[in-house]
Amino acid sequence: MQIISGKVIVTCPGRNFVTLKLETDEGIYGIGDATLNGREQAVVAYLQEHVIPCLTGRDPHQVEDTWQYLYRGAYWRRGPVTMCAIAAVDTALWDIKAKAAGLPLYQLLGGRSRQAVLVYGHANGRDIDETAEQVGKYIDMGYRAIRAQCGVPGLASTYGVAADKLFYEPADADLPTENTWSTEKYLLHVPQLFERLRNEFGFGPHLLHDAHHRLTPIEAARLGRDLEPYRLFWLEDSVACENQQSFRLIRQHTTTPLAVGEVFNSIYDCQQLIAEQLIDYIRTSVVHAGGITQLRRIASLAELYHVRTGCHGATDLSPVCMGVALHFDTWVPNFGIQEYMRHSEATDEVFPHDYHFADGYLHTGETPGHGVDIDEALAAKYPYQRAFLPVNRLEDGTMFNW
Ligand SMILES: O=C(O)C(=O)C[C@H](O)[C@H](O)CO
Ligand SMILES: [Mg+2]
Repeated sequence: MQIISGKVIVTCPGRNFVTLKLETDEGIYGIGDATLNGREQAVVAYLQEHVIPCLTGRDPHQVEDTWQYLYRGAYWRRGPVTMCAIAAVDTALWDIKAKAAGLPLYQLLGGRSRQAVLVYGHANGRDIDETAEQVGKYIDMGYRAIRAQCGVPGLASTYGVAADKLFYEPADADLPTENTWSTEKYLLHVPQLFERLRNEFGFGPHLLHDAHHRLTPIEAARLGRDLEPYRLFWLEDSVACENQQSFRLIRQHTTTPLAVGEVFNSIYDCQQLIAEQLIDYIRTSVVHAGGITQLRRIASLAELYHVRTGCHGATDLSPVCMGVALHFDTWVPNFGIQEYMRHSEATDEVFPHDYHFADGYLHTGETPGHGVDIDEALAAKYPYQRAFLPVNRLEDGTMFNW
């Protein structure tokens, strides 16, 4: 079998998605997600100019060799743009291989390790009352694990609090929206939210929280400690982790489980955190971390150190990425949880898929390949619209992390 063509499809059914489609001389095709939120066109150019021309004539079954060819062959290794492009190729090749074998992808990875994939949904509200109401709705929908984010008194807006409760979409403007942030106000408020949630809903549902890279190590340590009575499933991205030694300090002070990794794109970003057992969950995703080929290496490294997976699954990761993640989750021995932010109806129509939600779990389909397709005619009806993630400033105007 040979790859005969590759095309990049950009579509915006409410938000932008970049999809790679690779076709073979035997009529089988594979698709992969290449969406990098707010920087989509950089990956499009990388694929069109620097990747697709090298793929024509290659054997699609040589997934590992192609991964190494693109990773080592660029000379300039790693980085989100490169690794999203490699991920898209890798995903499309795994799709082709599984379709050619007539098997759902998880069978090629090693087969089923569990019946279904535990997921967490996103409850949020402008204040504690509204957030508690939303958590109740998620419990009613069958969720067993819920991330709770809440507006902070004195701040006009904050990460994770949406106008539309079910479909949160932060990349919302033609130029970056500016938000204002105060760590002091946030740190006082969050423990009150989780006290209320535990009082109202007990300790049955798993509760999670995302600090979205905004704390210093000692602030993160304090928050972790303040949240200990409420037994969180995890505290995510407490610090921006370019300096991974930060996690040593947090770890010394709290037993709240720590999750990190949605912005990582290489196994080397994870290495120290895993090998020093500084985290409990690794959140690298198929699309941002170089595809299944690298993600499973990360998971295998993590397994040695009792670190479990918790793949990123926000709406900017397309249904293609979600479908592949579910095959990975169905197989991976050290599975923890999968993030599941619902895509809009329009997005689900552009990307027909065979996974479904029931009783707090996502269920992987049995279609050969990864089970997600793209309706190109429908995709063409939604042209690209530039959209940026917000930026954040402190109350005195200092530029900060969003
Ligand atoms: O889903 C999460 O945990 C996020 O932090 C979502 C990110 O803000 C989003 O994917 C950025 O594009
Ligand atoms: Mg996050």
